[in-house]
Amino acid sequence: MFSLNSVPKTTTCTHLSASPFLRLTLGRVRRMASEMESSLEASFTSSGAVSGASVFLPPARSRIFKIIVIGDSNVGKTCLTYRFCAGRFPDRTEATIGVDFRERAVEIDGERIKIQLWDTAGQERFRKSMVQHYYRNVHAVVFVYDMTNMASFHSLPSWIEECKQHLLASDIPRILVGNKCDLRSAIQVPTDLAQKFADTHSMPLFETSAKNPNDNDHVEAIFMTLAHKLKSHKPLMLSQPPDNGITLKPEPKPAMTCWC
Ligand SMILES: Nc1nc2c(ncn2[C@@H]2O[C@H](COP(=O)(O)OP(=O)(O)OP(=O)(O)O)[C@@H](O)[C@H]2O)c(=O)[nH]1
Repeated sequence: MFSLNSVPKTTTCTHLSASPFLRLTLGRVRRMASEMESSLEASFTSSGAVSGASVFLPPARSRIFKIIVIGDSNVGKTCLTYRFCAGRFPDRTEATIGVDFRERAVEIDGERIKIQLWDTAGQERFRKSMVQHYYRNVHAVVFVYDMTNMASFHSLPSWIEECKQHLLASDIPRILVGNKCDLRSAIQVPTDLAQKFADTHSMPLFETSAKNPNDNDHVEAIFMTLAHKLKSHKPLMLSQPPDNGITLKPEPKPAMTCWC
C-alpha cells in the first residue's frame, strides 16, 4: 500500500478516483481508461472537435488534450508528469501498472484547457493489455529516455514503431525528452547523438530533469510548449446557425506540421 509520500501510481484524475491511494487491478484500470476516453470524446463534442453534426451544446467545457508519455521503465515518466501536474518531484515512486492519469488545467490565450497526461507503464508485463487505450484519441506523444542509461535511448526505435503500429496520424505532434540531466557525472547519452536521432525522426529534443527544475529545459516549459502547439492546430471551429444549434465544421488542415 502507499505511504502518504508515495506517488499514487493509480489515477490522480479527480473525477475518476474515489481515493488517490487506491490500488487498482488491471481490469479496473482498463475500465477507467475507457471512461477517460469517453470523457475525452464528450469534451471534444462540447468544445467543437466533432465534424458534420448539428448539436446543442451543454455549458462550455474545457478542451482536453490527451498526451501520452512513453519510454522504458525507470526513465522518469511518472516523475515528469507529476512534476508538471503537482509542481514537485515525488518523494517515492513505484512501477506504473497499466496507466496513470494526471491532469492540469491551464489557460492559453484566454482559453481554459485541460492537459491530460497518460503516464504509461514502461514494463511490458504491465502494459500489453492496455496498449490500445493509450493510443486512442491521442493528441500528442512524448517519448522519454534516461540520459544516464544508453539502453533506454536504444529502445526509442521500438517505442516509435509501437506508435506507428497503432496508426497514429503522421501529423500528431511528437517530442523527445531526455530526463535526469541533473546526474551530470553519469550521463551516457551525449546531446549531439540525441539531437541526430531527434532530427532523423523530425522531433524536437528537450533535455531536462524532473528532479531539479532549474536544470536545462524546464518540465513546465516542455509541456506548455506542447499545449500551445496543440491549441494552435485548432482542429475545428464553431459556427452558430439561426436556430441556436451549433454546427461544427472542420477547419482546413495544414498540409504538414513542422515541429522543428
Ligand atoms: N536524479 C533523478 N532521478 C530521477 C529523475 N526522474 C526520475 N528519477 C528517478 O528515477 C526512478 C524512476 O522514476 P519513475 O518516474 O518511477 O520512472 P517511470 O518511467 O515512470 O517507470 P515505470 O513506471 O516503471 O515505467 C525513480 O527512482 C525516480 O526518483 C530525475 O530527473 N533525476
